[in-house]
This record gives sequence, C-alpha cells and structure tokens, in this order.
Amino acid sequence: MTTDAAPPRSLLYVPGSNARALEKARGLAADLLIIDLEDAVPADRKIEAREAMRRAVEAGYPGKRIAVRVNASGSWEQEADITALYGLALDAVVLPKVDAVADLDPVRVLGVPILAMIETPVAIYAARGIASDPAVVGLIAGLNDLAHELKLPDGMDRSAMSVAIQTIVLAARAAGVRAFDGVYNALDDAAGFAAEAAEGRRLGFDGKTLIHPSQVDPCNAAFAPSARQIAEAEALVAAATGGAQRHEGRMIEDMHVAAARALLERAGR
Ligand SMILES: CC(C)(COP(=O)(O)OP(=O)(O)OC[C@H]1O[C@@H](n2cnc3c(N)ncnc32)[C@H](O)[C@@H]1OP(=O)(O)O)[C@@H](O)C(=O)NCCC(=O)NCCSC(=O)C[C@H](O)C(=O)O
Ligand SMILES: [Mg+2]
Repeated sequence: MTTDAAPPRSLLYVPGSNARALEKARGLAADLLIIDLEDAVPADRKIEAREAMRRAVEAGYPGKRIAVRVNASGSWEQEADITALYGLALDAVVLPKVDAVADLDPVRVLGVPILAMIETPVAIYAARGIASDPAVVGLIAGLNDLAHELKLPDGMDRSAMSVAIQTIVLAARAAGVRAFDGVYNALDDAAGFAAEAAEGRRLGFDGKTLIHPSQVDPCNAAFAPSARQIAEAEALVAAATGGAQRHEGRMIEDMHVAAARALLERAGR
C-alpha cells in the first residue's frame, strides 16, 4: 500500500483462527482484508492462526489488498508473528498499540508498509511523530482499546473521544499519510453503523475498519462520493476561473477546485 494509490474505504478484520471467515473473505467487496493475529485470536490458538494466515495468503486473494495484524511490540507473540510473515506478498502490516516510534522497529525489518494503530492516550500525544515515520503509510484508530484506557463507561460513546479521534486525523494529514476510523461493535445496528461511517467521512477519515461482512457494502457507499457530490464537483471544476470567485452562492478558490478534482478521481476508482 502506498500513499499514492486510492486509499481503501473498507478494511475488514478477519480472525486468523477462523477458517470459515478466511475463506468467506475471498468473496467480499472489502478494499483491504486485515488478517488478525492479535485480539481476535485466543491465546491458545496463536500458533494455529499464524499457520492458517500463511496458508491463506500463499493461496492468494485475487484482486484484494491484504494486510496482517501482528501482536503488539513488547508482547512475546510478536516475534513469531513477524517470522511467519517473511516471504509473503503483503500490502501492509497492521501494528497495534503503537505508543512510540521505537515500537515500529521490530516490524520495520520486513520492509512492508506499516499501518500504525493509535489506541492509547500516550499514542494520541505521539501520533504526529508515529505518522511521520517513513515506514508508516497510515494510522488506524483503535477505539475499543482507547475507550478502555480512558476508563470510559461501557458502551463507548464516541463523543467522549472526539479530541482523540480528530488528533488521529490531524496527525495523519500533517504527515501526508492515510487515516482510518475504528470499528463499530453493534453487529445488528445497520442504521447506527451507517451514521458512524458517515461521521467518519465527515471527520476526514479515508475509510473505516470493519468486523463483519454486513458492514462492507454500507462502508464502501459511505466513503464513495455520491452522485450528487460528483455532479457538484463536475460543475465546480467546469466553472473555475482561478482565484476567488462566486459559484452557486458561495466563494470558491483554488483549494476547492483541487478538492473537487480529488473527489472526481476517487469516484473513478
Ligand atoms: C463478531 C463476530 C464474532 C460475529 O460472529 P458470528 O455471529 O459468528 O457472525 P455471523 O454468523 O453473523 O457471520 C455470518 C457469516 O459471515 C462470516 N463472517 C463473520 N465475520 C467475518 C469476518 N470478520 N470476516 C469474514 N467473514 C466473516 C461468518 O463466517 C459467516 O459465514 P457463513 O458461514 O458463510 O454464513 C465475527 O464477525 C468476527 O469474528 N468478526 C471479527 C472480529 C475481529 O476480528 N476482531 C478484532 C478486530 S477489532 C479490534 O480489535 C479493534 C481495535 O483494535 C480496537 O481496539 O478498537
Ligand atoms: Mg485494539
């Protein structure tokens, strides 16, 4: 994964220990699959998950971008995870609980782009430096862990994390890398998912991490420009003269033209 390519809108976690999910993922429209070796996998199934991950990646996921989430730096599982990744064709490694640039070092040796997860108060303050590391191509918000670290009441109210969420987007943008929103846990709440995905888009995220196949299509829709947005962008680009001007009752300048062009480029993905 590079920062030049179109960013993934939908990033689906697939537990490495779930053979059915690893298979099912082949037919899903997620832009990036993240095969998980960390929190989705019980401690007594880590070895089995690594082996299943290797077999699945070697068998290939045609037309899909693939990442693997390893265990966190400092955990004793991580070394075995990294060893299991050698020689695999991956688009990214997802590194959880990155609190400092030094946490990237054990994974850096793989030479694979890193998506760094920001999931603790310490990481929020360090996010700018983490995002600026040359190996990092994006930040992922880990909001379950962050809510836990912040000692928020159960039920995870995103508004209590708004400063943290916006800091993740700011840090990513300041460093010129991608930003991806956290997961939505309520599996059967389609309306709540759609609202949170739309909010993520409004906050500036490039895409959202997911936990279930039912979230993929609504997520792709939320992060794709709508027909109305495309029409408005086309009209804005066509009307642009350079500098400040009136357009459809508002002022536009060159940055609005650039944003409209970027939207049209994204629509043509
Ligand atoms: C959450 C789940 C445990 C729910 O499982 P279940 O109730 O069994 O799902 P369904 O019966 O509704 O599944 C229907 C079919 O879809 C397949 N499936 C389910 N989930 C996935 C998936 N993630 N990828 C691919 N396929 C999936 C099932 O196999 C069924 O298939 P079929 O037999 O053909 O009908 C489960 O969804 C799940 O495990 N999700 C992923 C959980 C996960 O990865 N968690 C870790 C990442 S989230 C995180 O850690 C965030 C971050 O770090 C933070 O701090 O916030
Ligand atoms: Mg987490």
